[in-house]
Amino acid sequence: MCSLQNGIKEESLFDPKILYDMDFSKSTTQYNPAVSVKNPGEGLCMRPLCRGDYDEGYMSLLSQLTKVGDVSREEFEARFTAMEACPNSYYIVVIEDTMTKKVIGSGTLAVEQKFIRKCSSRGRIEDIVVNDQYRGKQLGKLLVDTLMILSQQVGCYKVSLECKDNMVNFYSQFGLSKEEGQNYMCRRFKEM
Ligand SMILES: CC(=O)SCCNC(=O)CCNC(=O)[C@H](O)C(C)(C)COP(=O)(O)OP(=O)(O)OC[C@H]1O[C@@H](n2cnc3c(N)ncnc32)[C@H](O)[C@@H]1OP(=O)(O)O
Repeated sequence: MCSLQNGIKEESLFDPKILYDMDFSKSTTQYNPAVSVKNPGEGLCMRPLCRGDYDEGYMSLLSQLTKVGDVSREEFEARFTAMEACPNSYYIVVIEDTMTKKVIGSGTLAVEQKFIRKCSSRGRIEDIVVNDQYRGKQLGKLLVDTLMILSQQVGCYKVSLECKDNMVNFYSQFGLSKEEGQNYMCRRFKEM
């Protein structure tokens, strides 16, 4: 059973009902065998990030995505609290191995509130990662698919992400595409 449902980890970053009440029938992604938010696969569960996930391998999972640095528990908790204080802004969805209780997959939907387009919101999908021992089981697909549906459900008028060229095909299956004439520009202030 999911440790969140077990009542072990009470504090989740956002209300789990948002995830579990989501209309997954909106998914247009092909799965074989079928998986879903409520059934991501044998021995796995999908849930919001919890405060206790610092101890459940969350940071080492993120280190399979990029440089994480030495983040103390206090720093993790302070960042978690800061995100919690911005309701409807951070949806970090994780996949837990219910046997080991370790977090083995994660993806983020960050929602930016705007004045333009009649005070609309836009979504950004970030930090998609699946533990290398669990890849190829449709979990990456399920994470992105879930965040795409969630972004629509929480009212985003559009959703975007940044990725390497070799990932463009992977993301195009979710209806994402490079728009003609648009550029992504970036300036880095420090090497982290
Ligand atoms: C917006 C962002 O976060 S971009 C950063 C993406 N994350 C990373 O690069 C971190 C390291 N990589 C990973 O964690 C994983 O490889 C993920 C998240 C990209 C994919 O996770 P998985 O659970 O293995 O994916 P899943 O099983 O759902 O799908 C596998 C499909 O993705 C494709 N794929 C996986 N990784 C890559 C890659 N690096 N480049 C191109 N295609 C890829 C596979 O070819 C496969 O395609 P198929 O379905 O046609 O056979």
